This record gives sequence, C-alpha cells and structure tokens, in this order.
Amino acid sequence: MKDMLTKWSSKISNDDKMEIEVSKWFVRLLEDVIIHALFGRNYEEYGKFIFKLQAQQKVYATKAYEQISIPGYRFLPTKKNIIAWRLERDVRKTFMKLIEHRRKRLYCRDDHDIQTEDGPKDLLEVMIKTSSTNPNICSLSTGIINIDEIIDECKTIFFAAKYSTSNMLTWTTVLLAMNPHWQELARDEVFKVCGARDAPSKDDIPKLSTLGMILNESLRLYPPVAAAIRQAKMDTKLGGLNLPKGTELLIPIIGIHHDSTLWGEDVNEFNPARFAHGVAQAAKSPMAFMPFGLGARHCIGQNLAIIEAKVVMSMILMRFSFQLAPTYRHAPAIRLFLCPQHGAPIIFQKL
Ligand code: HEM
Repeated sequence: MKDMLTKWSSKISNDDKMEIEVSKWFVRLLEDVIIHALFGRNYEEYGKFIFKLQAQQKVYATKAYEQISIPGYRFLPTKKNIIAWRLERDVRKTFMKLIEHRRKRLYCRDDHDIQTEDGPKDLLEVMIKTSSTNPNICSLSTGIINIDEIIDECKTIFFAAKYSTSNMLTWTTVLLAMNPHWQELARDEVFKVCGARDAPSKDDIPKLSTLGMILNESLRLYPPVAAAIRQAKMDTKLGGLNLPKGTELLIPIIGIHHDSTLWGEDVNEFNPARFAHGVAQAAKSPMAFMPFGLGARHCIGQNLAIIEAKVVMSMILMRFSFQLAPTYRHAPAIRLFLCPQHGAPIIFQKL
C-alpha cells in the first residue's frame, strides 16, 4: 500500500495535481494483498501468473454473460470454448503445482517431521492441514477436504476477493470525490483516530465509524456483486410462492438496495448518515442491506474486505484530497462485477 502511495506522490510534483485512473491501481493492490494472505510471500510468481490467466478468463466469462445463453452451447468445441477450457486447465495446473510444493515443504521433508508446530501462516496452510489427517502421509485425500476442493476454494477466493474489493475501493473513491463534505468528515475522523501514525493500527480500525458508514453506503449504491443465486433443494414454499425442487432464484441485490419502499425517497442519494444507528436500522427491513449475501453461504471475506478498505481509504485520505477528473463519465455496468464502464479517473492533490 505504501508503495502505491509513494508512486502516486512521485507523480505529483510540488503542489500540482495529478490524474490517476484508480480502478487499475486498486486491482493490482488487491492482487498483492490476496497473494500474501492466501499463499504467503514466497509465492508471488505463481500468484501473478494465476491472476494473469484469470484476467483472460474474466474477458471470456463477461462475453458469455452478455450473450444470449443457448442450452448446451458451452460444451461445443468452438474457438472461444477451446480457449476457455485451456485457460481453466492452466489455472488448475498452476494451483496444483503450487499446492504440491507447499505441502511438500510442510510435511514431506526427508525426516518426515512436521515442519512447524506453529499455527497456520496463511489460508492455504489452513486448507492443507485440514486436508490431511495424518501429516506424515504425503497425500491430500485423507482429511475433511481434498485437493479438488482446495483448488476450487483458491480459484473462488482469487477471483472474488480481487474484483469485489477493488470495485468497492473504486466506487468509494468516486463517491468521496463527488461528495467533498463527506470526504472532509472522513479525513477529520482519520486524523483524530490515527493521530501521528501513517496508517491505522489494529485498534484504530473499529473506531473509524464514519468511514464505516461511507463504505456501507458505497456498497449499498454500487454493490460489486449485483446478484446472488440460489437453487431450491426440495419443494419449497417461500412467502406466497411455491418453488418446485430445482428452481433457480436470482436475488437482485442491486434492486433491493435501490428499492424506495425499503430505503425511503432519498434511495438514490449518497447519504452515509442512514447507517448512523447500524445496518439493521438503516432501512425498513434489517435484511435490506446484503452486499455480502445473507445466510449460511454469505461471503467469508466480509470482515477482511472492510478492514482492507478502511486501511486503504484512510491512508489515501491522510495524504491527498481528491476530486473527479473532467474526463470521468458515470456509467456503472455489470461486467460480472459492478464496475465503472469507462474507469475512474480522479484528480489527486497532496495535502
Ligand atoms: C467488497 C468485497 C466483497 C463483496 C461485495 C463480496 C460479496 C460476496 C457475495 C454477494 C457472495 C455470495 C453470497 C451468497 O451467495 O449469499 C460472496 C461469496 C464469497 N466470497 Fe465474497 N465478497 C467480497 C470480498 C471477498 C473476499 C475479500 C473474499 C476472500 C478473502 C471473499 C470470498 C468469498 C467466498 C469464498 C465466497 C463463497 C462463500 C460460500 O459459497 O460459502 N469475498 N461474496
């Protein structure tokens, strides 16, 4: 993070202003955070390679999402499908290599000792330890989860964590650029809570309540994940609806967040104060706010995402004031995730 801000500062000479397209920077920042949290420092190369492959996958997935879906089409060996299948194979192979390497380092040394008695250092280590009930057996199939499940979890986290959190940061920066009053309130709070520290400490994070309200309002107006999907596992009665087993439901998170019967007449306005008394009091229903989904399968990364966003936004607010660039065009679009279609050019000035 400090690296990114130093680069921004060096682009701005003296008290000049500088235009920065923030969405690209936030994506790169999130890649670093995820690689370190999931794999640890030594696996940067693998991580970067997987991100490169997934970025290509996203292009194909977005195109497929925007096209009319013809049943069975995805199984045909068209040029696009062949490329998509190859990318999927390569992602899997790279994860497999990485997990194998890590597992060997953990358990399969010559002396067959467990390498460390310490607690797990990152998420991958947690999963590897869960996958093997007997660490002296060099296998990933004796435990609660197997290698295919570990790979699937890694794929989801790599993809979901990067684009969702970077979009939240982008929209929050755009909204604070559009609303200088709230930008000022957030900055005042950051200085008051963090004092002379150049980044918030672990104890500062929960005290940044205005910033928390701003992040919630940003997630309400521009939820990075615009909808969730559920399938009825059995014949179900839901309110007045009878849902036969197998029925798929699309829960329109973005629609619920913009429903004036739940949020009031100012539903389309940026008003973080609506969250002043907590999420449950912000709307007519305590379930109306669902940027991370609801229920047993809600997002596992919710707390991490909010901590990341508080750290990033407060470090920016400490150093710069910012406003929208004249080239900014407001055009939210769903490209798998809800993002600004033409990017987010912002003008930064050193404080
Ligand atoms: C602003 C950031 C984020 C948003 C808006 C977001 C949103 C969501 C949503 C809406 C779901 C689906 C929940 C449902 O179906 O009910 C989900 C699932 C998930 N998210 Fe996130 N997410 C974010 C960040 C993260 C991060 C940082 C991670 C990982 C470190 C993560 C990992 C996951 C995983 C693994 C699932 C699947 C959970 C399951 O199926 O049990 N997400 N997220």
